[in-house]
Parts: sequence; C-alpha cells; structure tokens
Amino acid sequence: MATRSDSTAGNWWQMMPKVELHAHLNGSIRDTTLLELARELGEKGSIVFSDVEQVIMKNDRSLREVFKLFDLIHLITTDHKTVTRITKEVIEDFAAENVVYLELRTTPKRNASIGMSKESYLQAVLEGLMAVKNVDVDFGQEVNEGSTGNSHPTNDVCCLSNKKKIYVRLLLSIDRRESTEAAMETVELALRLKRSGVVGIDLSGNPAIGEWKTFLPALKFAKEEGLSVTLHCGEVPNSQEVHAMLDFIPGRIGHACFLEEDHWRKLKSYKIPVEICLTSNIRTESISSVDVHHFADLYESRHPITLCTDDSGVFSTSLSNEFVLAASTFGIGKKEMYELARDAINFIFGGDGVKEKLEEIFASAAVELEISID
Ligand SMILES: CC(C)=CCNc1ncnc2c1ncn2[C@@H]1O[C@H](COP(=O)(O)O)[C@@H](O)[C@H]1O
Ligand SMILES: [Zn+2]
Repeated sequence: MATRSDSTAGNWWQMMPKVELHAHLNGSIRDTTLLELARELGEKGSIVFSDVEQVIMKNDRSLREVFKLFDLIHLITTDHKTVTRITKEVIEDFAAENVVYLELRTTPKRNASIGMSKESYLQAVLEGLMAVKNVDVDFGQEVNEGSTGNSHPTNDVCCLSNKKKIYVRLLLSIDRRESTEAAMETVELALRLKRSGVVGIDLSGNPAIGEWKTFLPALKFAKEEGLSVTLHCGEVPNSQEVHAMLDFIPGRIGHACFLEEDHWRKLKSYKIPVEICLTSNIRTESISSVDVHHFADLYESRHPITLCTDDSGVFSTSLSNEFVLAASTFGIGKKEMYELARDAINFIFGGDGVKEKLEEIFASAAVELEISID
C-alpha cells in the first residue's frame, strides 16, 4: 500500500476545511501501524507475517479480497490498547489535512477471549479520542449533567487557542453478518452512549451477506429513539434491497453504485444525501472508471452529496485526494469544490450548535483560500 499522505493532493486542498462523513475506523488505519502490529504478532507466532505482508501490500483489491483484508485487520487490531491507538492516530491524520468535522464509524466487537464486550470496545475508542494530544478534539461528550457551562469539552480544554480543532462524532456500525439481536444490542449501546458523542447507526459489511429484514427492526428502533441512520446501499446489484432501503428514508446512504433508473428517481424525490467514495468504488471495481461515476449526474442535478474516503488506509487515499480527484475528473473549479465541502455541513448528524461553528470555520477559511463567497 502507498502511504496515505498523498503528495498529489497539494497544499490548497489540504488547507481547505473539510467534512468527512463516511470513514470506517479500522479501514482508516495507517499502513505503517498495520505492518508494525502484524510484525509483532508474527514474532509471537500468532500469525505468519509474510502472508499478512502480502495481503496488506496488495494495491488492487476485489470485493472479496477487501473483506478478507478486514478480517485480517481485525485479527491484528482488536484488543483494547490497539483500538485506542488506532483511534488516536486516525483522528490525528484527518485533522492534519484539515478535516474539521469527522463522523467516524466503527463496528463494536465482542471478543470473550480477551474480555472485550461491545461496550468495552467503545470505551477503548473513546479513550483514543481523549488520547489525542496535538489537536483539540470536541467529541460532544456531556460531562456535567445539568451544568450550564461547556457541554462540549474537548480532550484538552486548557490549551484551546493554540491548536487545531476537530469535531468528532461516532456512528456505530451494524455488520451485515450480525443477527437481529446483535444489531439491537448495538443500537442499545448507541443510545447509552448518546452523551459520549455517538450520533447514529451505520449498516455495513460484506454486501453479499445478510438480509434487509434481519436489520430492519434494529434500524427502525434506532430511528424511533432519535438516532440518525446511514446505510451502505447498492454496493452490489440488489434491486429489492435498494428499494427497501430508500423507502426506509435513512438520513444518508453510502456508495449507491448499482442503482437503476427507478431507484435514482426515488432517491432524488426523497432527497437522501449520498456519501460518495470515488477511490473506494474504483478500487473495488464497483464503478469501471472515475469519469463515468454517478458523482457527475448527482452533482449536475444538485442532489445532496458529500465526498468521503470510506477506508483511507485500505484504499490509500485521503479526503484532500478525493477532492483533487473529483475536481480534475469533472473539471470543477476551486470555488465550487469549496462550496461542495461546505455544504456537507447540512448533512451531518451532529447538532445545530456544531453546524453553526462549522459555518464560521468555513467562512473564515474562505478569506485565506481566496474564495469570494456570495
Ligand atoms: C469491498 C467494498 C465494496 C468496499 C466498500 N466499503 C465497504 N463496504 C461495506 N462495509 C465496509 C466497507 N469498508 C469498511 N466496511 C466495514 O467496516 C469494517 C471496518 O471498520 P470497523 O472494524 O467497523 O472499524 C469492515 O469490517 C466492514 O464491516
Ligand atoms: Zn463504507
């Protein structure tokens, strides 16, 4: 894998504030970290390092291979200490390229052999947010119930003025391998952690596995209880499921690669925002080449869209890189790309207070970026 700090992204694109709404924690892991952890496990004899190295270093991956890689990543990363480390690094990496608001999603995992429950997995993620040192992280945690003071403290409230700041909110993913009960457990966990920055639920995992009716009760419950929901939708051809997903009217959908004409009509009439992951779709061959990507049609028809990385580590990309790719492929100017980045504020699952702050950040960045906003 190439490194994710991409020299082609250029400075202006890195400087531009960005909103990332579709990033999987374990897919955003630094490849240097993944290799280091794999080497350690190899030395302990738990895995054969050279086998792992081969899978990690492979650049083009089919859908099946991507999910094989995820199983491997989970084998390497899933203990509390490592989850904390990865979370910390992922936040630092996004903040370094001026992502100012990040909705980070992850699948709470249970691993009885190391005493891990879905809840303790999430605690390890929260510790990762707290562990970030070089950036202020506002993760929406309400510490002092009933207090009229700052209900959104950061990891380090003492030094706010000197550091970059990133707003981070969490989405808990339901894996398509899971049962209705397991999905429900994740939603209940999300509800318990609402005060710790969890704002919604995602449905992801291998799209060739699982049935919509298995997840629907948990997703309905999430919606009824005020959690926002985003769905991986149309990653493979599955007309019935796409219809059912759109009729659920989720807060957003991701990918939308295999939608047919009547799906597009429905999507547009419901105005459901789409998380666009260009590099991911090309790498997994869901879309044959970037110039025929549905981004173009959605952008031209002014449908709500937002550019995202999906798995910046696995697909060797960055959000700045996704903006460069869209701008160069579709011939879109900097001002329009800035507007695309800014308009993603409308589709975040975080509250109105955060939206206002983000509007301010974008407005002041416009001056620096020499963008004149009307
Ligand atoms: C192959 C292909 C179409 C990839 C597109 N992208 C994805 N589609 C569906 N689920 C995903 C994708 N990328 C990551 N995930 C989910 O996110 C997990 C990794 O992050 P985490 O462990 O939840 O922190 C994966 O195991 C998988 O369940
Ligand atoms: Zn995804």
